[in-house]
Amino acid sequence: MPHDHDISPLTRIVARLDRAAAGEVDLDLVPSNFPSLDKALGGGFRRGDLVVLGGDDSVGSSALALGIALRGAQRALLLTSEMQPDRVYERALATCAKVSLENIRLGAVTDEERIRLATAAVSLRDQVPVVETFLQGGLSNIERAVEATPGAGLVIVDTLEGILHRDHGQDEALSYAVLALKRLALKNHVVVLLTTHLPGLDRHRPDRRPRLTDFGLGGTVGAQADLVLGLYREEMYDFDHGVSGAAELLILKNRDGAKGYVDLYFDARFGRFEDVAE
Ligand SMILES: Nc1ncnc2c1ncn2[C@@H]1O[C@H](COP(=O)(O)OP(=O)(O)OP(=O)(O)O)[C@@H](O)[C@H]1O
Repeated sequence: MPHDHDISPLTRIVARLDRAAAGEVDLDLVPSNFPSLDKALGGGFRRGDLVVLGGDDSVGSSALALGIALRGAQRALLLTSEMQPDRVYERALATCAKVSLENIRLGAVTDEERIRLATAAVSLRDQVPVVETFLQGGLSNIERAVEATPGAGLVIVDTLEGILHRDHGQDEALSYAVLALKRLALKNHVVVLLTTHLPGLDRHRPDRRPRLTDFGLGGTVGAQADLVLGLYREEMYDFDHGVSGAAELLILKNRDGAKGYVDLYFDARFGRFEDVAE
């Protein structure tokens, strides 16, 4: 049987289909392991893709990105401008053990919670992402960190605004950062999941679900990203009618497939997203 590098690119695609039919893992895919999302994406994210995840402030973009990293079969690299690594690890434990972050910080956990935390710490040992903090202007830090972590299939960059503020007149530099991250995904054959705020979101419009135009930057995100996801939680705006915990992940752009949405549930006590279909 010939090795993949001995055959033409077209034959390689057919061979990949044969392997998928035989139940083998597709190494080009990086599943989110949120079943509804993976189903909508034809199996998961694809290596070489830039995925942009945006939502209103505090909607839970960082929490969802962390949730994807923690569910993943392979170790992820999480680059954050917002927190020290230990804060991310605390969140990871809170999310997985279903223990309140506040209680962990206060050291006020019950014996039962202590056991759950210890169990989560062991079960996450091989899954917890490599976490590094990057500073403003840190595009080169990001590139270095990715090159220094060759095993990571998923690289989370949290947030775009951590690379550069969205100050007036910065659009060109921010657009360049988005383009550079797309190149990074291609060059290193990884998925880059970039979180961002939505400068164009009008909180007074009747439907605050994110739209592609809310990402700003003159359409750069829509043009460069392979997949654009918008996170929406109605309860943030409509306390009386918003169903508690209900979250929608909108597929606003999908280079390889259909647009649509998946239903998620957000448990704010633990910063934990669940797939409603599970
Ligand atoms: N492990 C956790 N336990 C409790 N609350 C959490 C946890 N993780 C996140 N949260 C809370 O969930 C909300 C969403 O947090 P997250 O950091 O994901 O927001 P975000 O969308 O990335 O927003 P921003 O970038 O504006 O901070 C916040 O109110 C945060 O305090």
